[in-house]
Amino acid sequence: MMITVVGTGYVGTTTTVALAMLGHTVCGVDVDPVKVRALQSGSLPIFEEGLEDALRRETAAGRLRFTCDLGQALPGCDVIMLAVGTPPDEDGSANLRALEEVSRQLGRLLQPKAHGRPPVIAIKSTVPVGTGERVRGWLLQEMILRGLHIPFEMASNPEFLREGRALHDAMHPDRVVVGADTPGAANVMKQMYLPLQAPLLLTSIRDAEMIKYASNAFLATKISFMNELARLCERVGANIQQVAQGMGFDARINPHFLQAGIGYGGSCFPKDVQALQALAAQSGLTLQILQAVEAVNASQPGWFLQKVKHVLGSLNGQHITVLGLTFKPGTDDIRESPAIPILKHLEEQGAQITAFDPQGMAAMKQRFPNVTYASTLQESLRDADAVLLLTEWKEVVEHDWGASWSELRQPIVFDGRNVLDSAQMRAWGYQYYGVARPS
Ligand SMILES: NC(=O)C1=CN([C@@H]2O[C@H](COP(=O)(O)OP(=O)(O)OC[C@H]3O[C@@H](n4cnc5c(N)ncnc54)[C@H](O)[C@@H]3O)[C@@H](O)[C@H]2O)C=CC1
Ligand SMILES: O=C(O)[C@H]1O[C@H](OP(=O)(O)OP(=O)(O)OC[C@H]2O[C@@H](n3ccc(=O)[nH]c3=O)[C@H](O)[C@@H]2O)[C@H](O)[C@@H](O)[C@@H]1O
Repeated sequence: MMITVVGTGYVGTTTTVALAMLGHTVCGVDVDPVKVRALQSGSLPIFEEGLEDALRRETAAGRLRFTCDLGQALPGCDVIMLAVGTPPDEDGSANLRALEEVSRQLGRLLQPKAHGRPPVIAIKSTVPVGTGERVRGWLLQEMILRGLHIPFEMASNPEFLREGRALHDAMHPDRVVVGADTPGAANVMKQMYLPLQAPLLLTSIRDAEMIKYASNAFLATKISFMNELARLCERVGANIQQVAQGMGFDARINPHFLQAGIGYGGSCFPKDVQALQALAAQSGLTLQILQAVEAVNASQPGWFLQKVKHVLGSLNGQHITVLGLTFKPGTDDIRESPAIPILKHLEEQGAQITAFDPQGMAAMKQRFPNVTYASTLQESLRDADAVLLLTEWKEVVEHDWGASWSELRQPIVFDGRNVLDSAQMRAWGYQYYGVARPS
């Protein structure tokens, strides 16, 4: 099949590569010429394990190309995937400006196909229920201005990949969701994903749009539930990890997304939890559970910091080492990272901060220029009064903590992700504090 993907950010780039790996001929289109030039020359503007190699392989095999020129990417296309950003507006609702711009452009640029089925326009971006119809409307308005009606069909095809595992998730999805209002569009999308051999759910466009928000909101709910429970566990002397393990054996609960910590971050959970609430508000509803999910998440970094202050007293002048800046390991993305409010608070309290992160330091330096960024983890530990572990990078978890003890001025570690071996850390002489992990 011939496929065009509009928007080559995190999702768009992964989608182009994955579809090329399935044997399709794919063109990625973006308005950002710097991004497009990088992709054309085989380099990724983001850090994502394995994706760059696959990008080069598929480009060399002739299945993948990139352009800024949407008009040039359209002739003969079977599917046009829209993967532009849908960032939050001030009221939390999804901002659809980029999607509207692309839709109107398509309305101006689409040409009748010489043969074969009309193209399917599939929305991959995360969008509120009803957006499929709005996209169709924008396209039709532009066509009417041209005095033409060029046939096309609409579909919704939300994406469920995780950053840090993007290509793996795109190639091995738990499920593919396709919302389509015509059997023809459903069939084209089904054929496109056939080589994946993944479970496929066919729904209406509205259902598919809701499934995406519902999934992210539910995962965020699991995390906030565990974070709130961790606060209680800490008060009553229970271990949240044991509790999570005991809960997770129940197949109805499952063991995933039960890790308490410093709160969820990233470009999606915070924005999607807000966008679903904004959608509800437009329908006159309040989603009380999601309000609580958001509130717990917003206060989790502060709850963690209270523990730090309880042990260290005033932070003024204390040398604090922060390990991990990205919102999760395996990415260079710091969007909505819980490290941001934590660094902000430490700075406000007058702490001297040294940070280390394998991928996130360049981006964080833009926001926190007064933090010292160490070139190695070992260097970051030197003379620290305390260490705050904020992202569970492999480098941090597997660090030789036994040998580093003497580097620190005070061997105090606050493990915001519960990833270090608490008994071993204590045996090595550390004062170790996890999240609801009593000794
Ligand atoms: N980042 C993630 O892990 C996931 C994101 N999503 C959703 O996918 C969508 C895209 O997310 P990301 O890839 O993270 O966004 P992003 O911000 O990384 O990329 C969006 C891209 O669209 C391009 N763009 C904007 N206007 C354009 C136009 N008129 N024509 C062509 N290109 C244009 C931008 O230049 C940018 O490269 C969002 O709705 C997001 O919620 C869904 C699943 C996972
Ligand atoms: O719509 C999206 O963009 C994506 O959002 C999330 O993916 P992502 O944000 O990349 O990363 P996750 O692995 O879900 O982690 C999100 C945040 O939750 C935190 N988390 C995760 C799991 C957990 O048990 N505890 C916890 O605090 C992570 O540290 C991280 O800050 C979803 O997992 C994807 O399915 C979805 O496609």
